[in-house]
Amino acid sequence: FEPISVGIAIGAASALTGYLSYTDLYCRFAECCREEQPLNASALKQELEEKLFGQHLATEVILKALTGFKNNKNPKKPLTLSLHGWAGTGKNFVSQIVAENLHRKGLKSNFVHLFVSTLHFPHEQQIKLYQDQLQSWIRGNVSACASSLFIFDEMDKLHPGIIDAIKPFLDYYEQIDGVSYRKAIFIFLSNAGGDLITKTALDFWQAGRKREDIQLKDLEPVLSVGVFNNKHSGLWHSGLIDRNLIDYFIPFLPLEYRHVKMCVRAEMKARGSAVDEDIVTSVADEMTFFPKDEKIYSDKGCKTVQSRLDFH
Ligand SMILES: Nc1ncnc2c1ncn2[C@@H]1O[C@H](COP(=O)(O)OP(=O)(O)OP(=O)(O)O)[C@@H](O)[C@H]1O
Repeated sequence: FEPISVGIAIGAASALTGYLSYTDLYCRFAECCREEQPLNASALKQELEEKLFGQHLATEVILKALTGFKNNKNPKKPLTLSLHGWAGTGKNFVSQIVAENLHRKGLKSNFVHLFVSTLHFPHEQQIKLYQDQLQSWIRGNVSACASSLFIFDEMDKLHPGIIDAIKPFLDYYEQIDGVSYRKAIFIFLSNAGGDLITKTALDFWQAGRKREDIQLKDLEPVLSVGVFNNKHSGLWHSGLIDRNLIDYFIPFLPLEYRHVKMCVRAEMKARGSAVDEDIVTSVADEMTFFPKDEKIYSDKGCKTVQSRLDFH
């Protein structure tokens, strides 16, 4: 052994471990962007299965999409998910779960960005300004953290021109002005297509078939065409669909009476109270259901459950 090189090796190793543990320590307190951090797929699966009620398709597709994407060291484009369904069926709720599983601080993370159409892009006359702002915001954030997550809520209220502004970022480019967008994730939420999803669910119900038997192939084609042709989908003729830039259309089924009850129970548990079945039933009974004759699906999904529970 040559004492000098051994010394250098030890010095280098200890400097490296010192550096690593310092980084680990630092990231434990401050938030770090860890691009290569693998997704804990079993934790995500468990969370979705436990917390998301009545959405077997969304659970399956989201898991598949995220694990596939995060396991791919060299994705060719960013992951784009388009979540569709009736109000209060869990689209925002799922986005929050996904955000928490990607970045520890979830929606509060510096690497997770939520845009709400009516809040962030309210004026049609300002589209040019919004386009510029959005482009530079996305560019800046992806430069800072390649695995940034962007969530666009109320896509059906978004002017199609705005989505055009981010189209280049969603495409198969290796880099744009020195920035690679390939590790970013974009989630779009909208009510567009909710009527088509409900119709399919109702057809199954009327045919005496189980809700859980509805498969993606029963819905995905209807949805992509329906959303494409819907002027108010936010994706209308935006080029995202015909250029195949949306990786997954994810349907959220309308929620039934039993799911509303599950939401009430979950909310009671979250508040630390014991589950009282009488209250569960009376909250669920207060909700309104459609269609007029069958009364199967909750008008507002689980949306007003929390506020209704306050009255009991
Ligand atoms: N499928 C579900 N499973 C469990 N909880 C749900 C589900 N759907 C809704 N909830 C509950 O209802 C609340 C409201 O739902 P959420 O905001 O996710 O609806 P949404 O689909 O995004 O509706 P909108 O289209 O009106 O924005 C959630 O915070 C959650 O507590």
